[in-house]
Amino acid sequence: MTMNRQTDPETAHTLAEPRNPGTALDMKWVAAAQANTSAIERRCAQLPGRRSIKKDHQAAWLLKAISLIDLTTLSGDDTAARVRRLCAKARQPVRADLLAELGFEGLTTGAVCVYHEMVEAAVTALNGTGIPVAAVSTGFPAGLSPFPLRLAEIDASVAAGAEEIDIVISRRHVLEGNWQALYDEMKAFREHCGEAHVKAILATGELGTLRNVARASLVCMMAGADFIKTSTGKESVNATLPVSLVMIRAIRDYYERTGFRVGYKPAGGISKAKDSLIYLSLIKEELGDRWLQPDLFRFGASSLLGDIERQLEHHVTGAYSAANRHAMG
Ligand SMILES: O=C[C@H](O)COP(=O)(O)O
Repeated sequence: MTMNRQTDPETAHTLAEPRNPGTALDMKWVAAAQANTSAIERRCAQLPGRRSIKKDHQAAWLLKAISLIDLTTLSGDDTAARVRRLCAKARQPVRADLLAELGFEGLTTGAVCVYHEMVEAAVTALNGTGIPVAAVSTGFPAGLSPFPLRLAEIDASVAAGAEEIDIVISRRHVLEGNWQALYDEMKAFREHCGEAHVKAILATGELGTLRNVARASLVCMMAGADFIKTSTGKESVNATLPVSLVMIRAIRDYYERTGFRVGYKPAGGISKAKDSLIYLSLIKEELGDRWLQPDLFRFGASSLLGDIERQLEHHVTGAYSAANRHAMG
Protein backbone atom coordinates (compact mmCIF):
# COMPACT_ATOMS: atom_id res chain seq x y z
CA MET A 1 0.00 0.00 0.00
CA THR A 2 1.57 3.30 -1.03
CA MET A 3 0.87 6.40 1.03
CA ASN A 4 0.68 9.11 -1.61
CA ARG A 5 0.43 12.72 -0.50
CA GLN A 6 -2.09 13.62 -3.19
CA THR A 7 -4.29 10.57 -3.45
CA ASP A 8 -6.35 8.78 -0.87
CA PRO A 9 -5.41 5.10 -1.30
CA GLU A 10 -8.78 3.95 0.01
CA THR A 11 -11.11 6.10 -2.04
CA ALA A 12 -8.66 6.94 -4.86
CA HIS A 13 -10.06 10.42 -5.15
CA THR A 14 -7.62 13.20 -5.92
CA LEU A 15 -7.24 15.68 -3.13
CA ALA A 16 -7.39 19.06 -4.79
CA GLU A 17 -8.94 21.14 -2.09
CA PRO A 18 -9.45 24.83 -2.91
CA ARG A 19 -7.85 27.03 -0.22
CA ASN A 20 -10.15 28.76 2.20
CA PRO A 21 -10.25 32.36 0.89
CA GLY A 22 -11.93 33.61 4.08
CA THR A 23 -15.07 35.72 4.38
CA ALA A 24 -15.98 39.11 5.76
CA LEU A 25 -16.02 39.24 9.57
CA ASP A 26 -19.58 38.21 10.45
CA MET A 27 -20.11 39.38 14.02
CA LYS A 28 -23.63 37.90 14.23
CA TRP A 29 -22.24 34.48 13.43
CA VAL A 30 -19.36 34.93 15.92
CA ALA A 31 -21.70 36.09 18.69
CA ALA A 32 -23.99 33.11 18.08
CA ALA A 33 -21.15 30.61 18.62
CA GLN A 34 -21.62 28.87 21.95
CA ALA A 35 -20.09 25.86 23.69
CA ASN A 36 -22.10 23.69 26.09
CA THR A 37 -19.28 22.60 28.39
CA SER A 38 -21.09 19.79 30.20
CA ALA A 39 -22.42 18.22 26.96
CA ILE A 40 -18.94 18.50 25.42
CA GLU A 41 -17.31 16.89 28.44
CA ARG A 42 -19.86 14.06 28.45
CA ARG A 43 -19.24 13.32 24.77
CA CYS A 44 -15.46 13.34 25.27
CA ALA A 45 -15.55 11.16 28.37
CA GLN A 46 -17.12 8.34 26.29
CA LEU A 47 -14.45 8.43 23.61
CA PRO A 48 -11.46 6.59 25.12
CA GLY A 49 -13.46 3.48 26.12
CA ARG A 50 -15.87 3.27 23.25
CA ARG A 51 -13.82 2.32 20.25
CA SER A 52 -11.32 -0.42 20.42
CA ILE A 53 -9.32 -0.89 17.25
CA LYS A 54 -7.41 -4.16 17.28
CA LYS A 55 -4.57 -5.95 15.52
CA ASP A 56 -4.23 -5.32 11.77
CA HIS A 57 -6.77 -2.51 11.86
CA GLN A 58 -4.84 -0.89 14.66
CA ALA A 59 -1.57 -1.17 12.75
CA ALA A 60 -3.18 0.39 9.66
CA TRP A 61 -4.57 3.27 11.71
CA LEU A 62 -1.20 3.83 13.37
CA LEU A 63 0.49 4.00 9.96
CA LYS A 64 -2.18 6.50 8.93
CA ALA A 65 -1.43 8.52 12.09
CA ILE A 66 2.26 8.67 11.15
CA SER A 67 1.40 10.13 7.74
CA LEU A 68 -0.46 12.90 9.60
CA ILE A 69 2.30 13.95 12.01
CA ASP A 70 4.02 17.31 11.81
CA LEU A 71 7.23 15.90 13.24
CA THR A 72 8.36 18.69 15.52
CA THR A 73 11.36 20.03 17.33
CA LEU A 74 10.88 23.39 19.04
CA SER A 75 13.59 23.57 21.65
CA GLY A 76 15.98 26.28 22.69
CA ASP A 77 18.86 23.86 22.12
CA ASP A 78 17.87 22.86 18.57
CA THR A 79 20.82 22.51 16.20
CA ALA A 80 21.10 21.89 12.47
CA ALA A 81 22.37 18.38 13.25
CA ARG A 82 19.27 17.59 15.35
CA VAL A 83 17.02 18.94 12.61
CA ARG A 84 18.79 16.77 10.03
CA ARG A 85 18.23 13.69 12.20
CA LEU A 86 14.57 14.63 12.57
CA CYS A 87 14.26 15.02 8.79
CA ALA A 88 15.82 11.59 8.26
CA LYS A 89 13.13 10.24 10.60
CA ALA A 90 10.42 12.09 8.66
CA ARG A 91 11.63 10.46 5.43
CA GLN A 92 11.70 7.00 6.98
CA PRO A 93 9.55 7.10 10.09
CA VAL A 94 9.39 3.31 10.59
CA ARG A 95 12.19 0.75 10.21
CA ALA A 96 12.19 -0.64 6.68
CA ASP A 97 11.86 -4.28 7.82
CA LEU A 98 8.81 -3.47 9.95
CA LEU A 99 7.22 -1.52 7.14
CA ALA A 100 7.85 -4.39 4.71
CA GLU A 101 6.25 -6.85 7.17
CA LEU A 102 3.23 -4.55 7.33
CA GLY A 103 3.03 -4.39 3.54
CA PHE A 104 3.53 -0.63 3.31
CA GLU A 105 5.91 1.47 1.29
CA GLY A 106 6.65 5.13 0.81
CA LEU A 107 5.44 6.21 4.24
CA THR A 108 6.57 9.65 5.43
CA THR A 109 5.35 12.05 8.08
CA GLY A 110 3.06 14.91 7.04
CA ALA A 111 5.68 17.63 7.56
CA VAL A 112 8.60 18.67 9.71
CA CYS A 113 7.93 21.61 12.05
CA VAL A 114 10.75 23.85 13.31
CA TYR A 115 11.60 27.38 14.41
CA HIS A 116 12.46 29.88 11.68
CA GLU A 117 16.19 29.58 12.39
CA MET A 118 16.08 25.89 11.47
CA VAL A 119 14.03 26.20 8.25
CA GLU A 120 17.05 26.27 5.96
CA ALA A 121 18.55 23.11 7.48
CA ALA A 122 15.20 21.31 7.21
CA VAL A 123 14.53 22.43 3.63
CA THR A 124 17.98 21.21 2.58
CA ALA A 125 17.56 17.87 4.36
CA LEU A 126 14.11 17.27 2.81
CA ASN A 127 15.01 18.38 -0.69
CA GLY A 128 13.34 16.16 -3.28
CA THR A 129 11.15 14.28 -0.79
CA GLY A 130 7.95 16.35 -1.15
CA ILE A 131 7.77 16.60 2.65
CA PRO A 132 6.95 20.22 3.49
CA VAL A 133 8.70 22.26 6.15
CA ALA A 134 6.43 24.11 8.59
CA ALA A 135 7.87 27.11 10.43
CA VAL A 136 6.52 28.50 13.67
CA SER A 137 6.76 32.22 13.02
CA THR A 138 5.26 35.43 14.51
CA GLY A 139 7.14 35.45 17.80
CA PHE A 140 6.28 31.87 18.79
CA PRO A 141 5.17 30.88 21.39
CA ALA A 142 3.82 34.06 23.07
CA GLY A 143 3.26 36.08 19.89
CA LEU A 144 4.14 39.28 21.68
CA SER A 145 6.96 40.62 19.54
CA PRO A 146 6.21 43.86 17.64
CA PHE A 147 3.65 43.31 14.88
CA PRO A 148 5.94 44.42 12.01
CA LEU A 149 8.57 41.95 13.24
CA ARG A 150 6.01 39.15 13.31
CA LEU A 151 5.12 39.91 9.68
CA ALA A 152 8.82 40.10 8.76
CA GLU A 153 9.38 36.70 10.37
CA ILE A 154 6.70 35.18 8.15
CA ASP A 155 8.33 36.79 5.09
CA ALA A 156 11.72 35.38 6.12
CA SER A 157 10.36 31.86 6.74
CA VAL A 158 8.60 31.82 3.36
CA ALA A 159 11.75 33.11 1.64
CA ALA A 160 13.76 30.34 3.33
CA GLY A 161 11.46 27.72 1.79
CA ALA A 162 8.83 27.00 4.45
CA GLU A 163 5.65 25.82 2.71
CA GLU A 164 3.59 26.00 5.86
CA ILE A 165 3.58 28.72 8.49
CA ASP A 166 2.23 28.12 11.99
CA ILE A 167 1.33 31.55 13.38
CA VAL A 168 0.31 32.33 16.96
CA ILE A 169 -2.61 34.64 17.57
CA SER A 170 -2.61 37.48 20.12
CA ARG A 171 -4.51 35.92 23.00
CA ARG A 172 -5.41 39.35 24.37
CA HIS A 173 -7.63 40.04 21.33
CA VAL A 174 -9.76 37.05 22.37
CA LEU A 175 -9.68 37.79 26.09
CA GLU A 176 -10.75 41.40 25.41
CA GLY A 177 -13.41 40.33 22.90
CA ASN A 178 -11.71 42.40 20.19
CA TRP A 179 -12.72 40.17 17.27
CA GLN A 180 -12.00 42.84 14.68
CA ALA A 181 -8.39 43.06 15.88
CA LEU A 182 -8.04 39.26 15.75
CA TYR A 183 -9.54 39.17 12.25
CA ASP A 184 -7.25 41.96 10.99
CA GLU A 185 -4.18 40.31 12.51
CA MET A 186 -4.99 36.91 11.02
CA LYS A 187 -5.73 38.42 7.61
CA ALA A 188 -2.36 40.21 7.59
CA PHE A 189 -0.61 36.96 8.56
CA ARG A 190 -2.37 35.10 5.76
CA GLU A 191 -1.43 37.77 3.21
CA HIS A 192 2.24 37.56 4.19
CA CYS A 193 2.17 33.76 3.89
CA GLY A 194 1.36 34.06 0.17
CA GLU A 195 1.29 30.53 -1.30
CA ALA A 196 2.41 28.98 1.98
CA HIS A 197 -0.47 27.47 3.95
CA VAL A 198 -1.16 29.09 7.29
CA LYS A 199 -2.07 27.32 10.50
CA ALA A 200 -3.56 29.55 13.19
CA ILE A 201 -2.43 28.51 16.68
CA LEU A 202 -5.10 29.59 19.15
CA ALA A 203 -3.20 28.64 22.34
CA THR A 204 -6.51 27.37 23.67
CA GLY A 205 -5.12 26.79 27.18
CA GLU A 206 -4.88 30.57 27.50
CA LEU A 207 -8.28 31.56 26.08
CA GLY A 208 -10.29 31.13 29.27
CA THR A 209 -13.48 29.45 27.99
CA LEU A 210 -14.61 26.96 25.37
CA ARG A 211 -16.91 29.65 23.99
CA ASN A 212 -13.85 31.82 23.36
CA VAL A 213 -12.24 28.84 21.59
CA ALA A 214 -15.33 28.48 19.35
CA ARG A 215 -15.37 32.19 18.51
CA ALA A 216 -11.62 32.48 17.93
CA SER A 217 -11.80 29.41 15.64
CA LEU A 218 -14.51 31.04 13.54
CA VAL A 219 -12.78 34.43 13.32
CA CYS A 220 -9.50 32.85 12.20
CA MET A 221 -11.31 30.85 9.51
CA MET A 222 -13.17 33.98 8.36
CA ALA A 223 -9.77 35.69 8.04
CA GLY A 224 -8.47 32.89 5.80
CA ALA A 225 -6.75 30.33 8.02
CA ASP A 226 -6.00 27.07 6.16
CA PHE A 227 -5.78 25.17 9.46
CA ILE A 228 -6.70 25.92 13.03
CA LYS A 229 -4.34 24.49 15.65
CA THR A 230 -4.86 24.11 19.37
CA SER A 231 -1.59 24.95 21.04
CA THR A 232 2.08 25.79 20.84
CA GLY A 233 2.99 22.90 23.15
CA LYS A 234 4.33 25.52 25.58
CA GLU A 235 1.08 26.44 27.39
CA SER A 236 0.36 24.74 30.71
CA VAL A 237 -2.69 23.06 29.08
CA ASN A 238 -2.29 22.03 25.44
CA ALA A 239 -4.44 19.82 23.16
CA THR A 240 -7.46 18.27 24.90
CA LEU A 241 -10.48 16.37 23.58
CA PRO A 242 -13.05 19.01 24.69
CA VAL A 243 -11.14 21.78 22.93
CA SER A 244 -10.81 19.55 19.89
CA LEU A 245 -14.53 18.88 19.78
CA VAL A 246 -15.27 22.62 19.89
CA MET A 247 -12.75 23.38 17.16
CA ILE A 248 -13.81 20.61 14.80
CA ARG A 249 -17.46 21.56 15.19
CA ALA A 250 -16.49 25.13 14.29
CA ILE A 251 -14.74 23.69 11.22
CA ARG A 252 -17.91 21.74 10.32
CA ASP A 253 -20.06 24.82 10.81
CA TYR A 254 -17.71 26.87 8.61
CA TYR A 255 -17.75 24.18 5.90
CA GLU A 256 -21.55 23.93 5.96
CA ARG A 257 -21.92 27.70 5.58
CA THR A 258 -19.10 28.46 3.12
CA GLY A 259 -18.28 25.19 1.35
CA PHE A 260 -14.58 25.52 2.33
CA ARG A 261 -12.80 22.82 4.28
CA VAL A 262 -10.37 24.07 6.91
CA GLY A 263 -7.83 21.69 8.45
CA TYR A 264 -7.35 20.78 12.10
CA LYS A 265 -4.13 20.33 14.07
CA PRO A 266 -4.21 19.25 17.70
CA ALA A 267 -0.75 19.92 19.16
CA GLY A 268 1.05 19.69 22.44
CA GLY A 269 1.19 16.73 24.80
CA ILE A 270 0.00 14.06 22.33
CA SER A 271 2.65 11.41 22.84
CA LYS A 272 0.85 8.05 23.05
CA ALA A 273 -0.24 5.86 20.12
CA LYS A 274 -3.59 5.11 21.81
CA ASP A 275 -4.31 8.87 22.11
CA SER A 276 -3.67 9.33 18.41
CA LEU A 277 -6.30 6.66 17.68
CA ILE A 278 -8.87 8.47 19.83
CA TYR A 279 -8.23 11.71 17.92
CA LEU A 280 -8.58 9.94 14.58
CA SER A 281 -11.86 8.33 15.56
CA LEU A 282 -13.17 11.70 16.77
CA ILE A 283 -12.32 13.26 13.41
CA LYS A 284 -13.89 10.36 11.51
CA GLU A 285 -17.12 10.63 13.51
CA GLU A 286 -17.42 14.43 13.49
CA LEU A 287 -15.99 15.43 10.10
CA GLY A 288 -15.75 12.21 8.06
CA ASP A 289 -12.98 10.43 6.19
CA ARG A 290 -12.12 13.36 3.93
CA TRP A 291 -10.54 15.10 6.92
CA LEU A 292 -8.24 12.13 7.60
CA GLN A 293 -5.73 13.25 4.98
CA PRO A 294 -2.57 15.32 5.47
CA ASP A 295 -4.05 18.34 3.69
CA LEU A 296 -6.78 18.57 6.36
CA PHE A 297 -5.42 16.97 9.50
CA ARG A 298 -2.08 16.94 11.35
CA PHE A 299 -0.84 16.01 14.77
CA GLY A 300 1.68 18.53 16.12
CA ALA A 301 3.92 16.24 18.10
CA SER A 302 7.55 15.84 19.10
CA SER A 303 7.38 12.39 20.70
CA LEU A 304 4.28 10.61 19.33
CA LEU A 305 6.14 8.86 16.52
CA GLY A 306 8.43 7.02 18.96
CA ASP A 307 5.48 5.43 20.76
CA ILE A 308 3.71 4.52 17.52
CA GLU A 309 6.85 2.86 16.20
CA ARG A 310 7.13 0.90 19.44
CA GLN A 311 3.53 -0.33 19.10
CA LEU A 312 4.12 -1.31 15.46
CA GLU A 313 7.24 -3.22 16.44
CA HIS A 314 5.18 -5.07 19.03
CA HIS A 315 2.52 -5.80 16.41
CA VAL A 316 5.09 -7.33 14.06
CA THR A 317 7.45 -9.07 16.51
CA GLY A 318 5.27 -9.63 19.57
CA ALA A 319 7.84 -7.86 21.78
CA TYR A 320 8.23 -4.32 23.04
CA SER A 321 11.56 -2.56 22.71
CA ALA A 322 12.76 -0.05 25.28
CA ALA A 323 11.22 3.39 24.76
CA ASN A 324 14.70 4.96 24.55
CA ARG A 325 15.34 3.02 21.34
CA HIS A 326 12.80 5.33 19.71
CA ALA A 327 14.01 8.57 21.23
CA MET A 328 13.89 10.75 18.11
CA GLY A 329 10.33 11.63 17.26
O1 LIG B 1 3.32 22.09 17.52
C1 LIG B 1 3.80 21.16 18.12
C2 LIG B 1 4.02 21.11 19.57
O2 LIG B 1 4.90 22.10 19.98
C3 LIG B 1 4.55 19.79 19.98
O3 LIG B 1 4.29 19.60 21.31
P1 LIG B 1 4.86 18.31 22.09
O4 LIG B 1 6.35 18.55 22.20
O5 LIG B 1 4.17 18.35 23.41
O6 LIG B 1 4.57 17.11 21.30
